[in-house]
Amino acid sequence: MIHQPLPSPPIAMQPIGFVRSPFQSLQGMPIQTAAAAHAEGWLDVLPAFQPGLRDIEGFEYLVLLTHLHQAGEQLEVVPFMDTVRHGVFATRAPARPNRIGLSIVRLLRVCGGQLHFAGNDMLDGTPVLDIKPYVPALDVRQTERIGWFEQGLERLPTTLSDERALSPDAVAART
Ligand SMILES: C[S@@+](CC[C@H](N)C(=O)[O-])C[C@H]1O[C@@H](n2cnc3c(N)ncnc32)[C@H](O)[C@@H]1O
Repeated sequence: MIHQPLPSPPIAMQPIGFVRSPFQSLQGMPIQTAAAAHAEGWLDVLPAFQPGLRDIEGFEYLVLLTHLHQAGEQLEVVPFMDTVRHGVFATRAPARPNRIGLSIVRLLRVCGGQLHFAGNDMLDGTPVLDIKPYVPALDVRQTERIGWFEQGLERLPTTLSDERALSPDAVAART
């Protein structure tokens, strides 16, 4: 939990929809969509936002910006793919200020307001804040430095989630 005073007023956001997923618990679920091509799910887009889906079926991959609603908020974390502590902004850890997640998913089909996808690292019920089309020409960079992921990525294919990111509220709610 972060207890310092906020430097600016909160920003209110509204989910545009919710993820439906086979994952009901953080324990044992995938940690990144890149390592979970087999895991499917769908996004139920709320009726008020469905006009925004026009032409979305033309894209193979989508970027989902999510609110990782059961995560805590931390500034230093030991990420799933390492055993040492890093500043949260040098990681993709779920417990972070604002709890924003970024999941790139492969769009399988569009059924009305449902977007079915493969590549799933989200809990059932995860609120989605925005959807953007993934466009390699805009989103892919050639890189020479990936920080501690240089070693950490070796763990990606074999690492599953545990409950280290669960917020105290989420722990209390299930007991
Ligand atoms: C490491 S994060 C990565 C998420 C996203 N791909 C990213 O890079 O921002 C994925 C993990 O977040 C956790 N998680 C997924 N959905 C969550 C939710 N709704 N609330 C809290 N934690 C969640 C699970 O532990 C899952 O393995």
